[in-house]
Amino acid sequence: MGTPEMTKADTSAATSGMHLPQIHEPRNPGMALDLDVIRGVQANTSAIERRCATLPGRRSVKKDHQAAWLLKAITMIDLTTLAGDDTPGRVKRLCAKAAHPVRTDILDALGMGPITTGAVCVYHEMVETAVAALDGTGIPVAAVSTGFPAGLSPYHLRVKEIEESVKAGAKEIDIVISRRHVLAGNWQALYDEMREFRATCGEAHVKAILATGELGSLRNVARASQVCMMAGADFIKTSTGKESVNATLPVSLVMIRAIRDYHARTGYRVGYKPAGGISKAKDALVYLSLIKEELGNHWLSPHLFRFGASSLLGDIERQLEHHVTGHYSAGYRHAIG
Ligand SMILES: O=C[C@H](O)COP(=O)(O)O
Repeated sequence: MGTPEMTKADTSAATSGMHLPQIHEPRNPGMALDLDVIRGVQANTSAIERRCATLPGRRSVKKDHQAAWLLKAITMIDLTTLAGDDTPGRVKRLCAKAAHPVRTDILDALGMGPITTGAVCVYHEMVETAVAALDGTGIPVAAVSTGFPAGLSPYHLRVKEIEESVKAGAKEIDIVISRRHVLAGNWQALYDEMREFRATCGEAHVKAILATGELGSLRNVARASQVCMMAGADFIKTSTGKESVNATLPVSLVMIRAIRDYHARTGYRVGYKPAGGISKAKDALVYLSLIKEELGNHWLSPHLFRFGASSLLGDIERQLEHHVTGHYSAGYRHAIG
């Protein structure tokens, strides 16, 4: 399993904060839309692709260091179920898994205390069930919203949906943007929409899903990232998981660098959530190394980084079990997560 540039010092930095209370980052308040900045945004596709091609095959983290990074990755998963056949029973099982994502004997063997996932992510109809199931765990519920996944329901209903999910107890709202505003270069409309979504969320944190696979170019991804951050997004997120192309490394590099630029200009740290199709432990390690290299260790924390994933946890569990016992368990033993 290969990841670049993760040292022993990084591993201890990664694990040392695992049980500390959530760091309170000042929320990104947003700013006025600055069209000069948006027009100036470029993305050099071939340079981006070259950089990403070097990532997976480089230096590895091994053994205990790898296990520590995988445990860290678990704390940053938004454990997700977004299926038409979701039931309260499935959501309750998912919540139980979020509260106890790794078997105690494996944690004991690794010298770790209890950990949890970063959040549980569901459709609005399942928010109340998830909130009740997670009561007392400290794990927030994230609701996908605003006509997820296409974002094409009537505008007032999209705003209403946010209100309802917040009322039902969601602490995080994953909104989908109107892709057509990006494709038409209508940055003001994208900004206004995002601004209202953010205001409607109130205290709940808002993740802006760009649906990057439908934005046409990396430059559009970079521009949409900037507009959403200017409008006050707490996180920018790649995908719904329902597009034909979801999270990729090139898109991630573009969004991560947009976050870095925004931080340099405003002093505010915006979080990043790659989502859709991330199902292997080795891929998770590559994402973590990309964050570390481009944004620094500060971002390697659930308040600034999440994986949106429905099946990543299962593979991480298998890798941890192998690390501890020397054997791989069958995939069906990790049906949830
Ligand atoms: O936001 C989360 C995604 O919908 C999860 O996608 P996935 O099922 O491919 O892991």
